[in-house]
Amino acid sequence: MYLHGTSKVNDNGRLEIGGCDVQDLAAQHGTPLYIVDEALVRQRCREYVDAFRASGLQFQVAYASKAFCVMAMCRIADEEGMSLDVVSDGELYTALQAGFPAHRIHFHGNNKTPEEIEMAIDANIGCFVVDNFIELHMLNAIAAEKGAVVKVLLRITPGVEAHTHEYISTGQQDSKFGFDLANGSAYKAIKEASSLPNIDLLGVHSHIGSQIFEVEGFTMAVEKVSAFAVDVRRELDVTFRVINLGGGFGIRYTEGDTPLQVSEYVKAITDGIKTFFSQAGYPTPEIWVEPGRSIVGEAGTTLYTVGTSKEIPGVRKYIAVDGGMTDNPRFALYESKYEAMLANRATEKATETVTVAGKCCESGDKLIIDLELPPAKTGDLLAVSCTGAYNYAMASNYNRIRRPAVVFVKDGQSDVVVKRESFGDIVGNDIIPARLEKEAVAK
Ligand SMILES: Cc1ncc(COP(=O)(O)O)c(C=O)c1O
Ligand SMILES: N[C@@H](CCCC[NH3+])C(=O)O
Repeated sequence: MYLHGTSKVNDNGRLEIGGCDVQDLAAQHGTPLYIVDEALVRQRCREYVDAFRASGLQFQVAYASKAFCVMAMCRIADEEGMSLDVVSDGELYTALQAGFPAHRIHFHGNNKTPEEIEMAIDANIGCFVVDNFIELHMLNAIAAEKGAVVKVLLRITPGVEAHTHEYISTGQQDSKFGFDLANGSAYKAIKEASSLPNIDLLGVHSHIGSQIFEVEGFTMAVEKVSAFAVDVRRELDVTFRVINLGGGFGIRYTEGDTPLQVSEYVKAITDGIKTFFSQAGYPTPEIWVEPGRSIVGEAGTTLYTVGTSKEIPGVRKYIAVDGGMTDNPRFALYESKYEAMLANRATEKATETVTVAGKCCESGDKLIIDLELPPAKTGDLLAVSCTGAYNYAMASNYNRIRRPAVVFVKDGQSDVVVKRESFGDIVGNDIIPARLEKEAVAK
């Protein structure tokens, strides 16, 4: 397993993260356990902020909180000078509860409810990323009722779509998100938005995909969005003050993944913008990005206890851990690949090939296929790396399994930032209607 950030094998032959021996973490907090290397999260935030500072452009780096949205993470994002992208009232609530400055919150989503819009206007958030015409008019109407003028970016689909490692440039993009550039819907949206009295149109937003390893998709998006900015200025006399190029910067889950340095992505974007806008004689807009996975993904490790195993001669050997698709649904959803190690016997040689299964009542509940490990015994600790993004965030209570705790580790200290769910949490919202109680009594 590749050791990211502060992860290392210590003198006791065990995995250590943030100066904490994972065996101690397991004893203290139980398993499964999400462990977040706080120093690595902060390092990634700084890499973005520093790279933008070096560009000399005005910027905001908004952490896409969908990747991992808990109050402690919002605090760190704030401390590191990030803005925050939220996509629901729940993420907004989390950020506000954490004391995240509302003026640096950007609200996304293709189906914001009137209640969500009201909540965000009342909180005085920094920007709405408007997805469609219905939302645009609803937002204007609600803002008018409240006597507010709201800052807006329009999400456009630039016709650049990242499919894992390649880019397809299409005229018409099949996406549930945003105003299409090619069919004129983005142009119409700019025209309408700039005529609405309670909308302050800052510019546009584009997001081309996720887990992207090259700069080409971003530079293509920069070109398309910039050319659109010039057209709109010439024809509608609307000047973009902000261009948001979304997230999608890739990380190294396994050997085959070849992400670039954060600074390389940022440089490609900012160089593209600088060149284009100076040549066009257009005041260079502020550039925003929204990294999620690349801020937290590599900083997360999930620690499990090995339970049972099953060998099917000539087929495969399964080892089962005390979690699974409930804490990490990404294999079940996308057949995502992960690396792992026996964390309490980290120096022992791998002699077996096993498939790591979870404990859910679902055949597809697997975490890793064909993992090379030393012979794993009941009670061993298995660490799966790169689980910081879209793991806790997408966890479920399937089979009424309680979500694990999350700890931040740093300089030998571990702090629980989310408690392990209790049985009380599991039945907390259940109600037995009085009718059923009576029936039970009558029997
Ligand atoms: C609009 C938007 N912004 C930002 C992100 C964050 O993407 P990533 O986690 O790949 O950086 C996403 C998710 O793909 C997104 O849809
Ligand atoms: N949930 C996805 C990423 C979604 C990106 C959000 N727009 C994943 O786990 O890889």
